Amino acid sequence: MTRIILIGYMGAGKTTIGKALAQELGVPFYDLDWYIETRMRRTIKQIFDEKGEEEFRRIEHNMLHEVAEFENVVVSCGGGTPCFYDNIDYMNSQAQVVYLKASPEVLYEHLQMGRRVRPLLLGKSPDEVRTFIVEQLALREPFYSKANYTLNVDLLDNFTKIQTTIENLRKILER
Ligand SMILES: Nc1ncnc2c1ncn2[C@@H]1O[C@H](COP(=O)(O)OP(=O)(O)O)[C@@H](O)[C@H]1O
Ligand SMILES: O=C(O)C1=C[C@@H](OP(=O)(O)O)[C@@H](O)[C@H](O)C1
Ligand SMILES: [Mg+2]
Repeated sequence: MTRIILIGYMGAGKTTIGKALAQELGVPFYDLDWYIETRMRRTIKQIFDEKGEEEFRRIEHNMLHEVAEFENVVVSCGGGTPCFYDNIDYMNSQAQVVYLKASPEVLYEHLQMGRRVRPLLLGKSPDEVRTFIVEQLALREPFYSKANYTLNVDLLDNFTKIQTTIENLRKILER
């Protein structure tokens, strides 16, 4: 059975790398945010706006339990998933959990690239976003570092290298 869960800060590449890895392994891919959006028929932003972050975390916790029970999957989480409830311990008990580790600078760059709305960053100036990333990453690092595996993605920062990321991931998972 292949059950791999990718964690890491917003912009680390969980969704992008997860999708490519699943394709490479020939197993279904689940992005936890997309799964929540489909099940709730609401975007993540709508859930934050209508129900607040606390309720989002409760929904996220419940949906994590749904997707983490599928066999032969790659799952990418949201950046906050490991940091609430006992989610990180649960993930470690269910799957091979990989922390995609990136520096604040690379995270900031990636966050400029996608068009995805991230409610936690809305309404902040570029400088405020940079400071927020540094401060929140420090608070979250203790959770992320509990992952079974860590892969530094700072040096793999362009699309031609997504394949290299996948190869490195496969290597550490085979260990
Ligand atoms: N290794 C990488 N190389 C190049 N671009 C990347 C890489 N990882 C992520 N990106 C880009 O950064 C943006 C955010 O990535 P995403 O997969 O949405 O991150 P996450 O799901 O961790 O928040 C996307 O536009 C993606 O194309
Ligand atoms: O870091 C966070 O708390 C969040 C990260 C997002 O996912 P990505 O990490 O895929 O952006 C999404 O779950 C939500 O906006 C909250
Ligand atoms: Mg994502």
